[in-house]
Amino acid sequence: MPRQQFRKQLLAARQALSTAEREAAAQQVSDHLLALPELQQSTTVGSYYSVRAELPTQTLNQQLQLQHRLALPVLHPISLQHLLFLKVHPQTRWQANTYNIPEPQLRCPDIVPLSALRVLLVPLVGFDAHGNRLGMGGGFYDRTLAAWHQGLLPDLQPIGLAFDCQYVEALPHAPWDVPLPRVITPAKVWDFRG
Ligand SMILES: Nc1nc2c(c(=O)[nH]1)N(C=O)[C@@H](CNc1ccc(C(=O)N[C@@H](CCC(=O)O)C(=O)O)cc1)CN2
Ligand SMILES: Nc1ncnc2c1ncn2[C@@H]1O[C@H](COP(=O)(O)OP(=O)(O)OP(=O)(O)O)[C@@H](O)[C@H]1O
Repeated sequence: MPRQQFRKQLLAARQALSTAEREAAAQQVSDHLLALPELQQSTTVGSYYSVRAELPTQTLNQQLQLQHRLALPVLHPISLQHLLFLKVHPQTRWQANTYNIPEPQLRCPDIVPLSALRVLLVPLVGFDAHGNRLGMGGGFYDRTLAAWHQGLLPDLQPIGLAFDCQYVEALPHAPWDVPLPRVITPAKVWDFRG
């Protein structure tokens, strides 16, 4: 089955969840995440601002902002299809990007380099038994994770967040796809590291 077909099917699966199911899933995923050793001391976490039928991150992000340091993605204004991560603080001003996703207003002092992030929470549409990831199709996270994949960001821990219905046994993958080392769903913490 081609990527686009998987994307359509997996997007439909999560859209079929009720608000209550979504909220319960978010709570379970958040509990798994906050119990990881990486989160036991104050650290810098890159997350995403959930929209539409994505695994909700609002409550989790509030907690991360209070107990850790929270950074969220901003579409790079010059380097197309790349992301910047910006620190979120009480004075953060918000604006909607071209996909209608809220993002912190771009202020240079708020930029957090990827090398300063310990954990990066990655949104996804689907994942498979090898950690292969299907996203929204912009290639944003493949580009973001390329340097990590090459071993240039040894301190960064990417972690996908998903509903259980986003799992499929095998996804088609392209040369630029960066498989995730871990994915957290309500049912379990998937660890794909050898
Ligand atoms: N919450 C969240 N933030 C994120 C992502 C994400 O998946 N979720 N991204 C992950 O990469 C980046 C944004 N990438 C995105 C790429 C496509 C679409 C999207 O809705 N595409 C529509 C077509 C829109 C259009 O082309 O104008 C679609 O596929 O139907 C959304 C976000 C950065 N921020
Ligand atoms: N590291 C890269 N270098 C160059 N091009 C890339 C890279 N990663 C992805 N691309 C391009 O981005 C496009 C979208 O990739 P893909 O369909 O894998 O996105 P995705 O992982 O589903 O989306 P996202 O990461 O934004 O959630 C591809 O057509 C590919 O050409």
